[in-house]
Amino acid sequence: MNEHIITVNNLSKQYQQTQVSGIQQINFSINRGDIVAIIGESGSGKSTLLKCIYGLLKPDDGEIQFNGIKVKGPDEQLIPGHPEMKMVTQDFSLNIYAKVYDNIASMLSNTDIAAKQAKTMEMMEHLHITKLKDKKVIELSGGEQQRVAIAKALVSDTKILLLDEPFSQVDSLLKNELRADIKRLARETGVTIIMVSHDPTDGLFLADQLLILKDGKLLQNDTPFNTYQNPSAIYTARILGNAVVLTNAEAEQLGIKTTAKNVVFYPEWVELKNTWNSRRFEVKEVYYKGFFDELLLERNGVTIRSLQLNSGEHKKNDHVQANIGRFLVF
Ligand SMILES: Nc1ncnc2c1ncn2[C@@H]1O[C@H](COP(=O)(O)OP(=O)(O)OP(=O)(O)O)[C@@H](O)[C@H]1O
Repeated sequence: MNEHIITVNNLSKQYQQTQVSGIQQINFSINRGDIVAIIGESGSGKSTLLKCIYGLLKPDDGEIQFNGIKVKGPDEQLIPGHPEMKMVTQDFSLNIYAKVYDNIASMLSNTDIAAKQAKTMEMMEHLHITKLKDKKVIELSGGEQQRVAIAKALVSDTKILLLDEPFSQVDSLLKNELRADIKRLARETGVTIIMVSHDPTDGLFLADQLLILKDGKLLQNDTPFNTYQNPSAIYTARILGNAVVLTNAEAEQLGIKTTAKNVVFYPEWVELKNTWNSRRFEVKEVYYKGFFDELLLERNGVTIRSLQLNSGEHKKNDHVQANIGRFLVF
């Protein structure tokens, strides 16, 4: 069997005759059982890509293959979508007056009642919602509803789960739990997950593969580690790690000589220490972030940011020696 469960070939979808509307000439493939995160700023084409993969939108050009077979568009079948793909959108599409159990079980046929019960219970256990089984959906929190929606999407032999902003309804503590559970679920069930998130840390934490979209174009397609460490564009470094971006002239003020237009680095690459190449900076501001501080450092009129784990060690107006340990040029 083909190791790629999804292959996207030269996919384009334009809404208007403007260049930055929709998606343009996108190519990538997805390995079976992987978690893929589509990351990009608002309007970059994330939802358009997800809807094309699901068969809700008809591409202008190119195609999507699921296990080597072309995914049909909305004009090629009565009910858009693919029986082995499920999409969980931000509105969850649950029957809020029905019980959790019934919402999930409704996806299965009545031909084998015992199997239906067993499958529904198994899926509730996977999502840690067994104790909610007799509650009505309307009585649940947003995070609990999210879990029910995922269980409902997965219960009927789903091979690909599409998640549109899966953590939009949960606070940061629950988000960490849900993220860990989704990762475990993918490993346990072997389901392939494609998710769209506006928060890049979701992708870094969860994904095996990151797709970076900008203005409808695929800028980078790589593992989270490679994408973060070696971003192919300033845009990627900015959204993934809030990178510092200096002009050539600014970089020169800090002792970095290059012919490149821009010098880019993550704040955690700035080391505060006395070495032969460290330089004196003034601490202009200290932002307390819990277990680390973010420092604004200035030298020769150029401001950079640095993350320091020893919280409270540096104060405003201090002078420190800093070295930009690693930087990228663009
Ligand atoms: N139905 C539509 N009609 C016209 N233009 C659209 C339509 N849907 C999306 N667009 C445009 O296509 C581009 C991509 O939109 P899309 O919703 O795919 O982006 P996104 O990355 O998912 O954004 P967000 O994070 O804000 O949801 C945007 O410029 C958007 O304005």
